[in-house]
Amino acid sequence: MEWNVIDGKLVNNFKFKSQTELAQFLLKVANYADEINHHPDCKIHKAFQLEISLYSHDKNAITDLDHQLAQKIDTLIN
Ligand SMILES: C[C@H](O)[C@H](O)[C@H]1CNC2=NC(N)=NC(=O)C2=N1
Repeated sequence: MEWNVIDGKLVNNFKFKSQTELAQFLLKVANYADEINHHPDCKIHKAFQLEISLYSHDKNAITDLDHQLAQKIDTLIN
């Protein structure tokens, strides 16, 4: 899946085989987000799907940091 700009946020939807697998991925994302102190908005829906939205709250815009976080998240999926 690709990242898309929707309502001023970088958005991607990740699908998993179980909610446990989803949660394991989310924990990796959260660990990295805490490391860099830049955090995604996340929504678990339809049981096994994780929608991640990235934008910089302080700037109310998509910044380089959001693009970097998106790239990192893509590496964590495998
Ligand atoms: C208080 C704390 O440092 C801020 O809220 C940080 C944390 N994580 C953040 N994450 C994002 N995506 N945008 C921010 O502006 C931001 N600010």
